[in-house]
Amino acid sequence: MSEQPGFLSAARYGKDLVKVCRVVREDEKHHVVEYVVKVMLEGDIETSYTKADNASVVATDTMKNTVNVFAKTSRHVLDPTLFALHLALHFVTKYAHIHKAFIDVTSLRWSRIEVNGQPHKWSFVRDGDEKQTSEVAVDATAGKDHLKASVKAGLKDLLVLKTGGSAFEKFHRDEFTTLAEVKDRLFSTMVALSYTVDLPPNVSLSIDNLPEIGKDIGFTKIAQLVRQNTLEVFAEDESASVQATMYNTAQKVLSSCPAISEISYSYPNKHYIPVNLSAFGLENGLGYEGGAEVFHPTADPSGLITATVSRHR
Ligand SMILES: O=c1[nH]c(=O)c2[nH]c(=O)[nH]c2[nH]1
Repeated sequence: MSEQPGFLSAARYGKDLVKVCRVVREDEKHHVVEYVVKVMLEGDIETSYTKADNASVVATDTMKNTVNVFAKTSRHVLDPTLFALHLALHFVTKYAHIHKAFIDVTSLRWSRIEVNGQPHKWSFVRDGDEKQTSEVAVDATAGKDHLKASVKAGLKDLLVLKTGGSAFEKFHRDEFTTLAEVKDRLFSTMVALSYTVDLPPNVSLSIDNLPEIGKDIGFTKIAQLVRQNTLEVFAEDESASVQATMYNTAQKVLSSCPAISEISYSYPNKHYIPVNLSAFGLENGLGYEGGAEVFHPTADPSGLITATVSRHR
């Protein structure tokens, strides 16, 4: 064969969009999770690309089956981050030639329906598009006894709006600027955030130690706290800009969650434009003071503000 012009410089493969729902029945009280799982593997798999040799290929169908089997057998199935960690540890320990596993779990929202003020034992409602996200990477390149993991959790598609406590003033102006300063505007965004969780340094990473790791970290508790902090700062902050509110939010999370070493936010600025009603003799707060009551919600373009805030070492 003639010399090829290129070489394989990266290779990773897996199964995406593995959808699975698990019910755990605790007598009459049921728990349910619905996940969308992505499995990606790296390792000694070059020849499957370069020599058409499938011997090293753990079929993506096998990965899908593994997710389903683990949904049944894993004691961590109700915690999406621990479940992801369990799967990642499985793939790198089960297969000698697989050195890295990347598991993403997106968790769909099923909240208990309240009946007479009480959460129902087995009935749930999809109360919003919000999803929890977990992204776990396990690296076994230093050996199967020296596993390293990176664990990120977060949420996305959480839609929020505030109708007071948001200004945007004193921004840079030049010949391209038309935007007026405003003391009072609507602020709406679709929250996406992702934070890095430091695993306990004194517990070695293994499937057997997952219960201890889970107990030590409390992923569910952290997820609730991050969500609550994010909503509270959004509500309470006297916002000078999306940027400033985002930064304040991240600082609040870092101070309330010691296990988080870094947090990233993405806030699209979903603009609501005050409608000019002057043709109808109606005033609608178009000036600096704001106070508009009728807005046009614009789909596009939207601002997009992102930031990562990392804990001082
Ligand atoms: O909070 C904001 N940040 C910006 O960077 C920006 N740019 C803009 O046009 N409006 C806003 N609002």
